[in-house]
Amino acid sequence: MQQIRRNRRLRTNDAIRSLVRENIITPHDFLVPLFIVEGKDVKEEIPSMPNYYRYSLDLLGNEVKELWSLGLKSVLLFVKVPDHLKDNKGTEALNSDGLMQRAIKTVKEAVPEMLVMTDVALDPYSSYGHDGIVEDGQIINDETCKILAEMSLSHAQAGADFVAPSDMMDGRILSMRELLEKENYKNTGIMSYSAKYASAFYGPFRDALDSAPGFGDKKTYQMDFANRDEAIKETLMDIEEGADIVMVKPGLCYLDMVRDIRDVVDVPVAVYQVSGEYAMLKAAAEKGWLDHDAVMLEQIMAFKRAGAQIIASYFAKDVVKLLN
Ligand SMILES: NCC(=O)CCC(=O)O
Ligand SMILES: [Mg+2]
Repeated sequence: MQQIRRNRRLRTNDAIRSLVRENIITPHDFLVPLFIVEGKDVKEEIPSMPNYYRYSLDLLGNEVKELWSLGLKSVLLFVKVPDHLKDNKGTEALNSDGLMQRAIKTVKEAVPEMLVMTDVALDPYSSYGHDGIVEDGQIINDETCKILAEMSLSHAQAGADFVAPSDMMDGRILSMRELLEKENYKNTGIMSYSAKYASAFYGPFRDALDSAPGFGDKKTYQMDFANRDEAIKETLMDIEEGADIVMVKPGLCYLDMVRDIRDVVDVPVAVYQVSGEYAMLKAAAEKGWLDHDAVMLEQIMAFKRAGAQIIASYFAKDVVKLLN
């Protein structure tokens, strides 16, 4: 039989490939994680995350202005809390003049239109490095939810647009939503880390914030990476409880979950390309074993192809500079 259909016709040159391309990457896809520390004039590189930095508040404004000028309009804030302020209940998290609360104001002063999302979890504030209150070696769920709700309110009062709980306690979305509604923060959104797996890919992040668990691991609250149906259940429950955006984390090893979830939910789906994913590419590129920029773009496109509408990535700035 004479061959009539030839797929290669649509790949003949760059123009036709561009014309038929199914997905594109734009600056609007990204959520930029930012690490913030106390101090003055601090821009310190995180050893396991080359070319990624912790900033003190006086330098944060400039960084945020640069992001805005590149078309990056959303940031996700994380703070590194000094050891002497850590305790079991994360008391410092509720300090209206705490580092997170000041960071929110700093970003909003520098670029009022910047969308500010904040990490809501106890681990950076916990003397145990866990995402909840510890009692007899256990992570206590319901009492933790109450603190997470108060933390969300505190961030909203400081000016956060969205709060992003990364803890995986049961019922925390409902606790947070109810308190925000009651206190009249009706437009403060919740981006839930709804399918967050217990992953070894978070290692460099824990270096960045000095937040590694002091005992045990996080497997009693974060998900077993063998599970697929459970991620759907977690995500649908969070939407019922009031999540505006849901998330899959980590990214590349969990693209199947991004697609599964995108297919069944009616809210935007975010993915978090985590620190270990960033570190792997940086290390391989440093050794000359991978083409950094080409692999970076291929990975980001994989998130879009899988169905992610929001990509939290340490590569955001690099990608956007490359696109320009
Ligand atoms: N809540 C944030 C994390 O747990 C880790 C992110 C990362 O590894 O980049
Ligand atoms: Mg859950």
